[in-house]
Amino acid sequence: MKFTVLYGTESGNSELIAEDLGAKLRETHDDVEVFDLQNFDPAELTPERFTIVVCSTHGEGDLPNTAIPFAEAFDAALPDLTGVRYAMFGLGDTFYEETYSQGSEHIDRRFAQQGAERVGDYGRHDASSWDMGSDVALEWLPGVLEAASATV
Ligand SMILES: Cc1cc2nc3c(=O)[nH]c(=O)nc-3n(C[C@H](O)[C@H](O)[C@H](O)COP(=O)(O)O)c2cc1C
Repeated sequence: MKFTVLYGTESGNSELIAEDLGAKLRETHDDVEVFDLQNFDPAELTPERFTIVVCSTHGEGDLPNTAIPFAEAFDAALPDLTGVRYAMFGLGDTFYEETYSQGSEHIDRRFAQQGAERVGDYGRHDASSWDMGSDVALEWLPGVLEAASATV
């Protein structure tokens, strides 16, 4: 399997997690790319690569800064994502209660609307918890890989 790991961030937490997921995947897979969403063209989403999105929440349940250009480009292009499979890992803080972890859901909704299929559990990290984001994400990853292999 080939992997593209995408992150949307404002203060770097999602980037760290995406880089750690990328490093873990490279232990067992040859072709793993990690991109900031602001440097990634939605037209590059392809069924040939399994996509993992790591995205935080800012404002009031909004996308973080680096995900905004991607969302705008996505809405302008509305790419056909039929056959694209992806996993989502959202960052947030339960301190914000009703907007908890909604940033990543803006990306998830767009992918689903365009026909992509989410695989595995929806990963989440709560900044109010004592857990390190990368620890949570690295525990989440094997379940995603298992689900991805089962549905190839
Ligand atoms: C100004 C600000 C607004 C935030 N708003 C929300 C929010 O509405 N909902 C939420 O779940 N988390 C919110 N957060 C928490 C961040 O999503 C969380 O700290 C995350 O780990 C940041 O990841 P990043 O460094 O990749 O951007 C906010 C954080 C800041 C600083």
